[in-house]
Amino acid sequence: MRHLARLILIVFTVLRFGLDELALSGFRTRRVRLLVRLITIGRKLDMPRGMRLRLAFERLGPIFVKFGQVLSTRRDLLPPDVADELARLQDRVPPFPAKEARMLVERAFGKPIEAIFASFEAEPVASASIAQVHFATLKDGREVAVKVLRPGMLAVIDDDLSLMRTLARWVERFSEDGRRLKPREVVGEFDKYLHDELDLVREAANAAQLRRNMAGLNLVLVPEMFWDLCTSTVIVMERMYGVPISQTQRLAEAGVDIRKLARDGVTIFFTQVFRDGFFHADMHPGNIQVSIAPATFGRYIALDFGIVGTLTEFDKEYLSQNFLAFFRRDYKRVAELHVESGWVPPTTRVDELEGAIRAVCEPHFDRPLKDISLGQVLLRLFQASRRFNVEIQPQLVLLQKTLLNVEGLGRQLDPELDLWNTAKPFLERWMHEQIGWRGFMERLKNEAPRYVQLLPELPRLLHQALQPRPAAEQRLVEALLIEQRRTNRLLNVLIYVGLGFIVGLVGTQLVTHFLW
Ligand SMILES: Nc1ncnc2c1ncn2[C@@H]1O[C@H](COP(=O)(O)OP(=O)(O)OP(=O)(O)O)[C@@H](O)[C@H]1O
Repeated sequence: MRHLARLILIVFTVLRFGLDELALSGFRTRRVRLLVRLITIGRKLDMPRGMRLRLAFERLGPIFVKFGQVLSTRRDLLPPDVADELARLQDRVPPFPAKEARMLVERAFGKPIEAIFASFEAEPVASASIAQVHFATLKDGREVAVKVLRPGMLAVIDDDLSLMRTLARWVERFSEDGRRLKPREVVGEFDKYLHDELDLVREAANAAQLRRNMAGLNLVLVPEMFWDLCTSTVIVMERMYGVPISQTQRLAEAGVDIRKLARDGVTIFFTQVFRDGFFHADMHPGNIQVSIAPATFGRYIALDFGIVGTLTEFDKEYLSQNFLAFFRRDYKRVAELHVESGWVPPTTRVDELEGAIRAVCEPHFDRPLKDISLGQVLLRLFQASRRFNVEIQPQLVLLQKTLLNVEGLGRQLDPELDLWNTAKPFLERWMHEQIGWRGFMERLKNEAPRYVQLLPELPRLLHQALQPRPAAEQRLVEALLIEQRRTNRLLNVLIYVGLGFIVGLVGTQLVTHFLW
């Protein structure tokens, strides 16, 4: 019944906000179309479609709000006006009571809160749909931030997800337009994303990895996780002190070099992408602060590690080669790369793909190189590739979205930021390291432990190779030999019979010739 009531509410909201027109305009079933007309008599749809979708998601609650936020990143699927509107979704929700937060912490650690913390602030710093954050002090005096998962989330999420799957199936079955949006694939991705976010240990582990990766760069601070106090529902980390990046005025007054800050942001991002293949993918301004403490003055502070992207060597190579070819306006190379990497079917005509890529990329060169948005270029490449049956990899979509965020942030800090010149050395260095002597040595170094392991085993492996074959294999070989001998015998008989026949024939001919 609960399920049914929620489903009715969802369908009602979809119709009230006119979303049936957005995704279901291609309804094939006349009866359904008629029913929708009847139910929606008298509704006014004077707001733009994107705004209607955003309001509907807000009405349906936090899980749908999150869904809208994730959907807004799929600019390769959505029209720009809808994606822009969805990106405005805020998932600030009223906090759950401090008493409940304390209880959840006590349940997670199995002891009273006083046994863990010297103090625990009742008022949360922030409260979002998945979790809320409280400041606290440990017994040894260290200041910490405690992130607590909102109670009962798993049940709500699983219910809403199963309804979303049902809706997605309906959309796919009844609407041609809707099918193009790949609703089931999108809900599937969202399901994975939400379940990842619900496990706070994953977030803590992401933070620890990023902290290690960024340690030598001296440009960004990542809070240390207190592993003894990290569970899947509560994590405790070092409390950071910084000024939100959006408060540029305050930062400038404190003496921070804003233009350097903009360049550093790009450097950090490209290091994460092209050196580590592991990047913070939730770079909205709320998650970024800047330190003004003397020891770490001007460094970024990264928060919230629920979403990270990972790239394989293959992805990195694809990206850097494509970017470099793009900036040389070598569209043929871009097209060839797509075919070589197996991204488009091997039967694709390179010249056709080249033409499509040229059409989407060339307009970007209308402006100075420094103003070109790499995020936009990547998006256009995805859009061009889609027409050639390319399935865009989710990690690349995540990267493209983060790239847009980083560029947006950089330009906000410094409208003159030359993104290409900041990014180019990274791509070139990466290519050089991959292709050159250093790349070879690096790969050899990576493989060396495996060789070291294999070498002592070599005599045994050789001996094994020279040993008589195991019984089963031996039997198979014998059976094959018997079969071969049988075939040989048969062949022999056939040859003899054939020869006999020929000899007989020739003999008969000779006898006939001489006797007659
Ligand atoms: N280690 C920390 N030190 C200081 N403040 C923190 C720390 N972690 C989180 N905060 C504060 O709590 C806020 C929310 O944290 P976080 O983004 O991790 O939570 P969230 O529930 O994932 O929120 P959202 O989904 O909106 O990003 C941050 O914007 C910051 O103000």
